[in-house]
This record gives sequence, structure tokens and C-alpha cells, in this order.
Amino acid sequence: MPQSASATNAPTTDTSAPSPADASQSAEELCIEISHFNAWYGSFQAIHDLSLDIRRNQVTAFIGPSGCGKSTLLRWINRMNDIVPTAHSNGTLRIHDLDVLSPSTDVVHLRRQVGMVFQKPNPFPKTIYENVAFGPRLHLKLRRGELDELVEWSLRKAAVWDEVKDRLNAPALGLSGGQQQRLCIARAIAVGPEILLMDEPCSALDPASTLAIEDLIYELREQYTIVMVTHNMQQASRCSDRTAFFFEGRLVESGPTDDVFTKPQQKRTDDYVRGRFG
Ligand SMILES: Nc1ncnc2c1ncn2[C@@H]1O[C@H](COP(=O)(O)OP(=O)(O)OP(=O)(O)O)[C@@H](O)[C@H]1O
Repeated sequence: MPQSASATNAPTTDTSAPSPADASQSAEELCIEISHFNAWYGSFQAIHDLSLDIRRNQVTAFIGPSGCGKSTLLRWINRMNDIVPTAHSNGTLRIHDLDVLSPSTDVVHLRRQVGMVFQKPNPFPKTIYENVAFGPRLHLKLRRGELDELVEWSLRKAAVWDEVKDRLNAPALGLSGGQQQRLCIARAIAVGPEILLMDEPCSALDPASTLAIEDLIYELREQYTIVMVTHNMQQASRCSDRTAFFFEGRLVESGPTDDVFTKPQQKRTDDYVRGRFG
């Protein structure tokens, strides 16, 4: 089993940035291994023979035109596709030594380890405090003081504490869209995941909120492995370390973001990043 995410990302750990040496070491570590992966909805094959390594403590952006399979792959990483009755897959998808696709994989445990942030902020219709406390209450046995500390830690980590600290008992739905999305990030990290999946996390936000979330994503990679779907080329180049370009259910190329944007190996990638299609 992979190392417990709550142990590696526990709020009591030092949250300061790792030294450059630490960062470069961990940057090379494999976190998610995808090999010869295929996925279908019924008889329609959405992903074909896709192989990709996702490295620890990096932001990996999935880019590509609509319908090319980005979200499908993202949603297999924490088995969100289990809720789609027609969805099935084969091949290898591992997080460290955990076989994600195995029927015996404990999906509740997997989703604690692999948090998800969706396109539209989706706070629960509860207070700000309760949104963040919800997961820890289910999974962790904490005393009230410890829970308070965890809620504060998560909100600070998600860069929204200063804006909400005086109204923790106010309804989360009263926050702005950008604040709600940062609250959802706080909710996701409160249960101690190792990986954060983000499916177009800024697409419903205004430019200022988008920049705030992008800054946050870039900072969070010191502690989390982040996989993000985005249609925004500038966003991919601003806040990802590596980029994977998908087309019609296949991975066309992947590599360091600078390389994919400035010297792509495939003409199709070049055309896409230059806005010639999609
Ligand atoms: N629940 C589903 N049932 C059937 N087909 C689906 C389902 N979800 C996605 N698909 C199909 O699978 C293909 C890949 O979809 P997916 O959402 O992964 O693409 P995407 O690259 O994320 O697109 P977008 O950028 O528009 O979100 C598309 O042809 C889509 O219509």
C-alpha cells in the first residue's frame, strides 16, 4: 500500500517550502504510473493505449481539444468513473504500489489519498467551518481543538483563511466564486491527500480569482502532486511543470511544459498550442 497520505501531509508537519535540493529530488519521483491504459463508455473507446508517468510534487496539466479524453483519464485516477455504469477500462494505473483499477482497491481510502476539485465550486450548503470539518469528522477521530486546528490549517493552506476567519459559521454559499473554490481546495486537503485532481478549476472564475487559484496551485505542489485539466494555454504554461497533450483519446506528447509550448515534437501539438485548432 502507498504511504499514508495523512501521514505525509498531516497538518502538524512543517508546511514551509522544501529546500531546492529536496524539491529537485522529489521532482523525479514517480507518483502515478499509467501504462497501456484504455477506457470506454459502453462500446465507445474514449482513451486508447495511453502511457504516462506523473511525477511527485509537480503540477501536470492535461491539455487538448474538447472530447479528447482529459477528464476521463483524470476521473479514472480516483475511480470517479465508477459512478458511470457504462464506464470500463483496462491497462495499468498505479499510485505507488496501489493498483487503482483493481476491484479489491478500497475506493474510500483511494479518494482520501486522491482529492478532487471540480470545474464549478461545489461547497456543501453548510457553514464554512463545516465544509472543511466534514471529511475529517468522517475519517479522523479528532478532539474539537484538533479539528479547529485542522480547519484553520486547511483554510490557511488554501489561501482563504484571512478572508473567512471572522465568519467561519457563515454559510459557505455566501462566499464569492473564487473564495468558494479555495474553500473546496481546503476541504479537499483537510483529509490529507497526496494527490489533487483539478478539472478546469478556474473555468467558472473571474480573472482575479483565476490568478489567485493559479498562484495557489503553484504553491500547493510543494506538498501535493497535482493533475489539472485546463483549456487555458496560458494557465498551463503559468502553473504547470509538465504538460500532456491529448488528441482524440490518445496522448500525442508530454514533457516539461516549456518544451511542449516552445519546441513541441509533434506538429499537432504545435498547431494546438498556437491556437490553430481546438
Ligand atoms: N458519461 C459518459 N458517457 C458516454 N460518453 C462519455 C461520457 N463522458 C465522456 N464521454 C465521451 O468520452 C469522450 C471523452 O470525454 P472527456 O470528457 O474525457 O473529454 P475532455 O477532453 O475532458 O473534454 P472537455 O475538454 O470538453 O471536458 C467524449 O467523446 C465524450 O463525449
